[in-house]
Amino acid sequence: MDLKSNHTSPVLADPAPINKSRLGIHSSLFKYSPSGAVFSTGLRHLTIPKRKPGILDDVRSSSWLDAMKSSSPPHKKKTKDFNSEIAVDDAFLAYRTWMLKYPSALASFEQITAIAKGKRIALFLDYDGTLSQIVDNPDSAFMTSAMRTAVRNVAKYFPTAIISGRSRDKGTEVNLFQPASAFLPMIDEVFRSLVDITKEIPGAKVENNKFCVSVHYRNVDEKNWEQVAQCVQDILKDYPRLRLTHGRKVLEVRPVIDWDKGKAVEFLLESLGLNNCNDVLPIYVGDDRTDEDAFKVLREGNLGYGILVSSVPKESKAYYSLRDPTEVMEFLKLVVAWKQSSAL
Ligand SMILES: O=P(O)(O)OC[C@H]1O[C@H](O[C@H]2O[C@H](CO)[C@@H](O)[C@H](O)[C@H]2O)[C@H](O)[C@@H](O)[C@@H]1O
Repeated sequence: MDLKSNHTSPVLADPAPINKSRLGIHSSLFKYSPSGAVFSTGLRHLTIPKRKPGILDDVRSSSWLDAMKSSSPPHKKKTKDFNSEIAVDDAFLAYRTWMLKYPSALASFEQITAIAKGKRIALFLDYDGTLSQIVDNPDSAFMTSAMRTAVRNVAKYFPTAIISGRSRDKGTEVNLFQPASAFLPMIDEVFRSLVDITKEIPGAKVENNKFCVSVHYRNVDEKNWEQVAQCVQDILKDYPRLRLTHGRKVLEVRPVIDWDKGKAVEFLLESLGLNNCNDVLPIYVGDDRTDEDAFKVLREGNLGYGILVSSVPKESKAYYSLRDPTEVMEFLKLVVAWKQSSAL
């Protein structure tokens, strides 16, 4: 099912493109010759040394575990006793206080549209945790049909792109800027090695996102998180041209290249002829650490606004907040309604 849009709605990834069939997003073809992109050719032949995972000292003494523990809000628990009710009240207050710094994009909608008046909004949307709820199995992270309709509608009125770390189905006809294509064999090799060395860790799941390997520990008992981290660290030691990033209960191994979601936004704005225009207002909605690069580009370039999707207080380069994908959908609907009413 394709989204029909009057605008070009390219799907770009971070750096891997997303799974088209999962999203049902229109894929627009466009060409781009990067001038400043860092490419690497002539990869040496790399083999994974067969060795046992090392001792855990590296991981324990690093900040890996801290980052892993703070990588995603805990699941909501039903509260019954008095103490937990107090804790819930505290959490509520903390969130309300945090919202003074990151006001709700719904409550601030009039302010946003006042700024957008006379401008063209360009929408950039993250996928997991933004358009789809976070779920235990990454293969089951679908948009609801209501969200799909909301995204389709918004793409009718505004240039709209989904920027995701997910990979895209093979065989899809698409012409994308792929700054990490030289890393494909290496990533594939690392994927296979990580599958192999994590296979004994119950709940660990390794996902091949083509340009990045995601090692999920959402379903791993916390007592085994060190083991997951150690596996990833062992692999990284052998691949100096790969680096680690943290996401929501996921460790991601990706190429060391000058490419992130901020660069993706810049690239898309330029490709769509929307850069250097005073009458364009880019809005980026995302929930994860990788989205911070995009928030930063918009904030520091004074270009537009980031909206952080979070149900817990988090430091961010975004300007506004939305609590969860349901609020994201409300926001998308409001933007469409505003556009329709201003066209009357
Ligand atoms: O850039 P995104 O679209 O936000 O993709 C980032 C990663 O999202 C997926 O993992 C996250 O969502 C899963 C499904 O809800 C969840 O189980 C997992 O814990 C989250 O980290 C995806 O599976 C990864 O490959 C993406 O890199």
